[in-house]
Order: sequence, then structure tokens, then C-alpha cells
Amino acid sequence: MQAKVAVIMGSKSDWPTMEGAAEIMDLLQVPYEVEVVSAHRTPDRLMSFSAEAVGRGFQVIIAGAGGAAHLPGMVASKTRLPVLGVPVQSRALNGMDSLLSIAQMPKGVAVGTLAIGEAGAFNAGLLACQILANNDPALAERLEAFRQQQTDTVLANPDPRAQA
Ligand SMILES: Nc1c(C(=O)O)ncn1[C@@H]1O[C@H](COP(=O)(O)O)[C@@H](O)[C@H]1O
Repeated sequence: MQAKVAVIMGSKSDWPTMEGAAEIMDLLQVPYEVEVVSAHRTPDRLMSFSAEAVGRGFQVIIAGAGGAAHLPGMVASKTRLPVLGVPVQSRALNGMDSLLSIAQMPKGVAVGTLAIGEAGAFNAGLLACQILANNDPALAERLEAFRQQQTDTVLANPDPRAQA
């Protein structure tokens, strides 16, 4: 099936964080591709990836990076596709560096910044599904079901001391 979402990241070492985006897209049956692309280490690849993204049929790009996290902003500078940025938790500064690098974009080039780490990656995947669901009624139904199940699970287990 044609991949609608590209999940890119600055390094292989980001995958344990970024696989959360894949997890929710697998659950909601949204096809995606995964690739390491780095503004710093593979700048030419970054440029060709960004320039070709629309032509490859992607509708959303999820970009995860840590530290001096220039990847999401640089991709956004070269494509009109929505870019969801995931700040990967860095060892030195716990991801505050990643967060600020991704969030503080100049006016006129947008990156939607998610939370630091695994929750951010999962929510980037979820948000990509929500964007695509606007034009995909079957996906919209699966999303509603996911949300309902999440709500039901919390309501069915109100005692914080009990095992889920
Ligand atoms: N922030 C970036 C970019 C970029 O923004 O282009 N490329 C790699 N990196 C980040 O460097 C960190 C350490 O990478 P290594 O573990 O490979 O040394 C990773 O979190 C990666 O996202």
C-alpha cells in the first residue's frame, strides 16, 4: 500500500523513541515508511528527501531528532507537507535542547512540535492519523474506536492501586 506518512530521524539511535509513532500507525492501519535522514550528517539526502516528498505521495512527515535538532525545521523549509517534530531525549540535557531547537522556528516556516520522548513520538503518529482521517472515513472510524477503548480502559480501572 502507498505510504502516506514518512517517519524520519537523525540517527538509528532515535528508533527506540520513534517506534512509538510506528506503533500507533500499525494499530490504525496507516501505511508509512521509516528512514534515517540527517541535516548534519547527510545534508544532500535531506535536501533530496524533502524535495521528493510530495511526489512520493506522503501527506505528513514525522521528524525526530535529538540535541541540535535541525532536521524537522530543515525538512519543513523544503516541503509544503506538514512536519511533526519529535524532540528525542538527549543524554546531556534531557531533551530540552531538542525541544527548543524544534519548537523555536522563525515565523513563516511551521513545525508542529510534540512532547519530548516516547509520548511525543506516539502522539506524532496519532496526530498524523488524525490529519489523514479528515479524508478517510474508515480511518476516522478506527480512530474513534481507539479513543473509546482508551476511555473505557481508564473508566473500568478507577482504583489506582489495582493492577490493570
Ligand atoms: N539532531 C540530529 C540531526 C539533525 O538534526 O539533522 N542528525 C542527527 N541528530 C541527532 O544526533 C543524536 C545523536 O546521534 P548518534 O546517537 O548517532 O550519535 C540523535 O538524537 C540524532 O537525532
